[in-house]
Amino acid sequence: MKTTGGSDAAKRRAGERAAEDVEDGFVVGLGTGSTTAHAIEAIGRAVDDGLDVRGIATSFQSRRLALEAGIPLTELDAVADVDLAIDGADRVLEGGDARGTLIKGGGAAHTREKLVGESADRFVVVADPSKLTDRLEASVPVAVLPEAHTVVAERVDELDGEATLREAECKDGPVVTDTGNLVLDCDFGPIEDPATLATRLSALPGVVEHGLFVDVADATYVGTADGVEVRRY
Ligand SMILES: O=C[C@H](O)[C@H](O)[C@H](O)COP(=O)(O)O
Repeated sequence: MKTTGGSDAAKRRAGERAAEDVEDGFVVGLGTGSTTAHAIEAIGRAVDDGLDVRGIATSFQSRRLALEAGIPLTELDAVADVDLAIDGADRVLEGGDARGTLIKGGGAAHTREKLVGESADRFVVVADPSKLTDRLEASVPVAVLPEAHTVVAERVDELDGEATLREAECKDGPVVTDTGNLVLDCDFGPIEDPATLATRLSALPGVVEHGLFVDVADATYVGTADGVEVRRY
């Protein structure tokens, strides 16, 4: 699993709190990453105790964790509704009108994560305090068609950003996502207007999905040293 900063105990508290929101009969979007992994494990324990749920994996990783945890899986195109999606984030914006705006995709899973999160009746973010920020300054992961990476990088430059093709750590060449795309990590400096940037990135030819999530989250559960703080939007 990709390692990220933050306390694992705090991630566990957030993940386990989100798992408590899963009700009998729910279809649940299972996000990706080290924080959501705790939610998946907790849902698996509830399934062992008789909870009837079906999960929708957002990545190979979450599919594998769900199978290990004994969570029955389905697919997005096989269900009428997704009741709840639980997912982590690399940055969670706090304050102002843009509360709950996220940057995701540190694990290159944001394409399916956004699809499942946007499809859900409720989208709960699980995070440790290291993810919270009152100013978005992190790079935005942008998944692109492989043949489009140079064209998109030029367009990102025209948007005053700097795109870097994400390189794999354990293979020669770039990261290839679960959906067969490459990832450009795009540095725009401080992002003052996430909604406008999100719209501009979505409009670029060759872009499959970007990791700016604007107005998607309904709540963030922040694991702390001794509990969970809940932000609702
Ligand atoms: O692509 C990966 C996802 O967007 C993750 O949800 C995000 O990177 C957070 O992961 P973690 O909980 O491991 O920090």
